[in-house]
Amino acid sequence: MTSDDITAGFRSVVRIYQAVSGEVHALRGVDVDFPRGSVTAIAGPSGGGKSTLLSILSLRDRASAGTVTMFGTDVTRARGSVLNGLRRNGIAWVPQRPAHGLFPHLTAMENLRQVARTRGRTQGLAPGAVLEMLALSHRADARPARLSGGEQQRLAVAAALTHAPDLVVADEPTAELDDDNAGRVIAALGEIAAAGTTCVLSTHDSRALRLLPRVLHLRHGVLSAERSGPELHEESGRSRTADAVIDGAGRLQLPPEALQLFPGRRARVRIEAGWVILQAPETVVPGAGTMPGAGTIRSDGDGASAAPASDRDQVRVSGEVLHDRERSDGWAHRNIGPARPVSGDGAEGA
Ligand SMILES: Nc1ncnc2c1ncn2[C@@H]1O[C@H](COP(=O)(O)OP(=O)(O)OP(=O)(O)O)[C@@H](O)[C@H]1O
Repeated sequence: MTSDDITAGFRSVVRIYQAVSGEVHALRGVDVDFPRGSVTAIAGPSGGGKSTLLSILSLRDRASAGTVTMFGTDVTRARGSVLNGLRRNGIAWVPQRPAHGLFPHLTAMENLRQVARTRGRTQGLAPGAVLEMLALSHRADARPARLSGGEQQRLAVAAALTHAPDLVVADEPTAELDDDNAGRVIAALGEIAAAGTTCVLSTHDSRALRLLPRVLHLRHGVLSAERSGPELHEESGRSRTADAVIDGAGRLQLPPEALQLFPGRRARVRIEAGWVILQAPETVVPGAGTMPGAGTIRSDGDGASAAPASDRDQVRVSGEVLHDRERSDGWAHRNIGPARPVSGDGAEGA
């Protein structure tokens, strides 16, 4: 992938706020690329740093340290006038409270025309087409105050999509919407992304998370996991794949469901045949012999659980059998990682 293919890149990005109570480290070394024409959701708990990341990405805020590259140019210390120019022409921002991004004295259609004039572009979707796509044509002549909360939110998204900006950054754009309209917004983002616009949104919305192709999890200011494509749909099945993000310093933050397997917050790291295997240290339980420490999971082809396994433990990783062994104590260990269990007879588990 060349730098032309990357709309925005973060390298070791840190954001520290100075609060009355002291420093708040909202981003603690984020490394991420947003490829041109991709749609990315930023998920994670409240306070994890999503809005902070979006603010820096939309050039409304600056990193305290690290490097931000936008359209192939390092903008980390660029002058305000340069950032304003990039924002005005190429970056569309959808705020969490949609009314903040709309002109209250203009109708819905006039709002979009005003955005189109400011953006100075003619390619991509014209105002009428965007209103239709978001089921707002019948409200074209209404001012924002006359629109419902959901209509205002769709109008804010419509403004962002008008005439193909290079980058759309949206804070919770489906929060106020019913299922049909949330689906319309997601579909519209997909459509402009297919035409080359890069879209990044923060969301807690499970509907959006299910539908979007790439999801990054941000927790305590650190990107903890990344999921993409069909892996999203494995979540409801027995296995769940999460690509963890390794930051520039080599740190990896486990997704919450993996982290809970390590309550002692200690892991044994083994490197074997090109794979990194994490196990919690074994603990001795009186009367029960050796038991897996937290974080070791049995594999019996029937999903993962911390229960005794009677037969052999066989784990296939990307088509390779990594372990195939029996344990005399009836406990089997499975690697935490991108592993898929196979059943005892070697048939792959679903
Ligand atoms: N202007 C600020 N001054 C001081 N601290 C701030 C400021 N803005 C955000 N923070 C703190 O930075 C951390 C990250 O906040 P941020 O708003 O980015 O999280 P978030 O994931 O978007 O949360 P939410 O989902 O609730 O919107 C939080 O601890 C927050 O309290």
